[in-house]
Amino acid sequence: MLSGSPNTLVRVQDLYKSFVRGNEEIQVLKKLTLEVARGEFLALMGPSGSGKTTLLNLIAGLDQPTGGSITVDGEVISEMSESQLARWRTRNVGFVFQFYYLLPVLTAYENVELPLLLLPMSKEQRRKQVLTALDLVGLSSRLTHRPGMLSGGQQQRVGIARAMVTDPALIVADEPTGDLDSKSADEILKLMQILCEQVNKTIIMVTHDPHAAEKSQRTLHLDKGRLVEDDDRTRAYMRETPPKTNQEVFT
Ligand SMILES: Nc1ncnc2c1ncn2[C@@H]1O[C@H](COP(=O)(O)OP(=O)(O)OP(=O)(O)O)[C@@H](O)[C@H]1O
Repeated sequence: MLSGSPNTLVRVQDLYKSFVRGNEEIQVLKKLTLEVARGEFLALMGPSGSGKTTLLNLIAGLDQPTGGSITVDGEVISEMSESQLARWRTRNVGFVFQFYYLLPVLTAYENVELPLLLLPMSKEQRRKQVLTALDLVGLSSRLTHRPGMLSGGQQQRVGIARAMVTDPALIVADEPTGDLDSKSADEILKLMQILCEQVNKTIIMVTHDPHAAEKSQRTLHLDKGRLVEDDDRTRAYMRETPPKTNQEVFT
């Protein structure tokens, strides 16, 4: 049963997702229900093929469920058309990928600026947001560096700045430390903790790495498309976390 707490950012109710492959229908997610609080750092773990990326993509509005509903920040995204979803994603979700997906010919500044080019905004405001985002991830001194001139950890910082630059309430990260050495991975995880704790971002991270999951506030485990654990920490977190409001990072 869902609490309907005002502190909930993401509410997933009775979610089903299946794919058709040839003559076969594959049920990937089966009656999944969960909530994610505003400002929470949540890890999703589970064996390969258990449906983690499928769930992340649905919550981020990259795909539509077969059944059930998904509400993010009060908007029922599971009822949106593809074009509505695309518009919603641009403003409300930041994406962080395992292999960064930075454009090699652009500088760090230009890579971070890209999502803002899709939004109506003055050049001056755009500049302010790009500089703030790069400052938040500690890369103010690398504005003109291209990805090839940066370490893996620094490239992922640029990836996080790009995810942050539109000031989305929700950031989804699919194996964000999967390609990093343990020291760089720790720095990225620390940065994600800070984004949740200090600027109230909500991060959902898919990971295979228990060490990475440990750095989150809560871990949910998927197995064959079902949640196998919604532990006491979940209920305690929802009950005890005081309501938070959206915090504007860029003014
Ligand atoms: N577009 C698609 N078409 C058909 N089947 C798909 C599609 N996307 C995912 N699947 C299937 O759904 C199941 C779950 O995939 P998903 O990528 O969500 O798992 P995962 O837990 O993220 O796995 P991994 O840890 O290996 O990334 C798999 O059996 C996969 O083959």
